[in-house]
Amino acid sequence: MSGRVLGAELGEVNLPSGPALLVLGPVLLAVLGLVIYSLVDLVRAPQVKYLPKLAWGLIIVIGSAPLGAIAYLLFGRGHAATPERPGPPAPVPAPVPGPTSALARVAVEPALRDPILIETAALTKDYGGTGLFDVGLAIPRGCVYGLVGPNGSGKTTLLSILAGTRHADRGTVRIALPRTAIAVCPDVPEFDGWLTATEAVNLARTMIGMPPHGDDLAAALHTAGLADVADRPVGGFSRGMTQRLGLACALVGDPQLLILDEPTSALDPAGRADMLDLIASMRGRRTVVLSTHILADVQRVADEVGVLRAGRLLYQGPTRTLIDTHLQPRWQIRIAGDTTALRAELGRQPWVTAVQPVGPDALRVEAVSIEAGERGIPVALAAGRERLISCEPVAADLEAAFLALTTTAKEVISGVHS
Ligand SMILES: Nc1ncnc2c1ncn2[C@@H]1O[C@H](COP(=O)(O)OP(=O)(O)OP(=O)(O)O)[C@@H](O)[C@H]1O
Repeated sequence: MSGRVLGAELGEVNLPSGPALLVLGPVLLAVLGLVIYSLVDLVRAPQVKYLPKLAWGLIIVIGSAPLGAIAYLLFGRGHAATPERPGPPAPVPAPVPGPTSALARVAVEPALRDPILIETAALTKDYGGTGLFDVGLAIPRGCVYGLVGPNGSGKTTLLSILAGTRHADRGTVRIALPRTAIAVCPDVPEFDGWLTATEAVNLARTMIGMPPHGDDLAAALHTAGLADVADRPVGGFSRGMTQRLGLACALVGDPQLLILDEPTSALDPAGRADMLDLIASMRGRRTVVLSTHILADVQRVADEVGVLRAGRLLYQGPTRTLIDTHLQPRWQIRIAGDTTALRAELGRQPWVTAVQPVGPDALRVEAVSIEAGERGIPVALAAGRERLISCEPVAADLEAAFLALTTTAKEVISGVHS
């Protein structure tokens, strides 16, 4: 068949050309698409309605396009109604890390019976060489936990991450409490000066979603030692009073976890003692995590301690264990009578590094090691036939233990919660 003849035949069936083709082209394409779509759907459908699949196929293909396809889509498509058996429950999707997955994820959850309230793993905040590095905390529920360390060791950074006010770069934080049960008090809280103390605490109360003017408002002010100045504008408060006001604000919601950054830093000695008594009284009822550089405070109130140096956790565990671990080889010996002969005897011993009187009937003896002292002292007493009244090891205080730890430790030393 020549090209001319083909052209003549096409002309005879009057196929559209020119502008008409431009209009009809998309329509033809749409019809073709509908037919193809219907056929694909028919093939993939597990079941169709009213007719067998083959019959629907013929209708789609042979039925005057696109009516066959439309008829299938309207009537044949879809499963025949068959009773369904209930399947197994849909699995609960695992939580998908959000866009901050590179950052530490702070999970605050109500696992109320978990004995460890706060747990962190590999917590890191790198400001560029300083900050916090690979910190793994384990804070038991109901304890008073003291976070200590030299200036710049990362205490505030760590507390801020626990409080949720700062993001870590890496690591995880798990707090087994609802977020609403956590209260935070910065070292120097700031208030609008025109508010009275009552108004400031009331504001804190409403900010955590509690109705204003509850009974606990006056109680919180009283507990913080501010009952007498409840109606005074806080602009005139001293730093110590402002710190107490911060505590009152933190207490209004009756939190189960109280995070306190340097809670005694602005208080005078009497105020400090009050604050420490208050913190100690919370033991068992709530968990208190406090940071401080006053080691005597920690020794006084904290059952557990975490020691930071240059962003790394050198020790965590019972305060007592830390002190006992750094027990110095030193004893105080009391005898009946004069100590001169015993002092001379001890002074001759190669294991004794120092011996000095501490009163008319007592000596303080330092040895090269605990074992050397424990073996040598009874021998020296026996040699002089002394009548022993008492012989007690002189415990290190937290300050001595802290200094020993922070100047010598290279690795993390854990107490019971490693
Ligand atoms: N926003 C910041 N940007 C850069 N470096 C910071 C930032 N915050 C803290 N640092 C640095 O990180 C280190 C830890 O600071 P952080 O305030 O956590 O320590 P700290 O133990 O609370 O100190 P201090 O006892 O003096 O309050 C310090 O070297 C500090 O300079």
